[in-house]
Amino acid sequence: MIETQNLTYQYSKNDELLTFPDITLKHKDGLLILGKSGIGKTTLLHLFAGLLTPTSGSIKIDEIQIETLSSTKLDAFRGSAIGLVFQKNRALRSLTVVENLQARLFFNRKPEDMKVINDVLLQLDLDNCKHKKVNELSVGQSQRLGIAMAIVHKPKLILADEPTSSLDDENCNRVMKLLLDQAAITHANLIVITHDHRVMPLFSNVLKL
Ligand SMILES: Nc1ncnc2c1ncn2[C@@H]1O[C@H](COP(=O)(O)OP(=O)(O)OP(=O)(O)O)[C@@H](O)[C@H]1O
Repeated sequence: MIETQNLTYQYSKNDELLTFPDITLKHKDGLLILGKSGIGKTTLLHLFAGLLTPTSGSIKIDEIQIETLSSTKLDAFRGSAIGLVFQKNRALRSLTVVENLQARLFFNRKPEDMKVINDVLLQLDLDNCKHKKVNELSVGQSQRLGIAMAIVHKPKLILADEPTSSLDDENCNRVMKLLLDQAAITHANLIVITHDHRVMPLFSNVLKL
């Protein structure tokens, strides 16, 4: 269960106060957040991820008020409960695909279980390139690695920031299907922010900021 109340954020005193509507998501619910450029979509995603602390208001994820956690506890919570998908993956270029997934589990303080890693590689069609370095991957493989890195530790909440905006229709559908499938497999909530209207029909729950 995810719940926000009276959430606001201000980058600094002279900046506009960004205000967000209250959001409630039940277990496994998905949410698509749309809105024009500059309205605060990425800010909201970063608040959910605990990368920013609200100026006021609260965010509850599975009964934990994340804005009350110390930075050490917040790091641990983020490492275990949150998966972030960016437009471009944040993989370490000097490592292979499989080494990146091992590193992700290590940094998220999860056991480096090769069965878990191999299952994710198979689900995302990356098993045939698992020993390739990141800079040897195709664009599609690289995108799938970004998703693999976000879900390998089985987070309760997957957050995706503009995962499709630079993709053609075929790859847009493919990436969204992978995200929705992975959320279903791991029983996670999936929150996608975008200004890509092609994604709208895939979500029953749409919030326009
Ligand atoms: N680090 C920052 N310091 C100050 N202001 C910021 C910072 N990051 C974003 N902002 C401002 O906060 C507002 C919301 O930005 P945000 O990136 O959340 O919007 P967005 O809806 O994701 O936009 P886009 O669709 O263009 O990515 C904008 O006015 C932006 O200029």
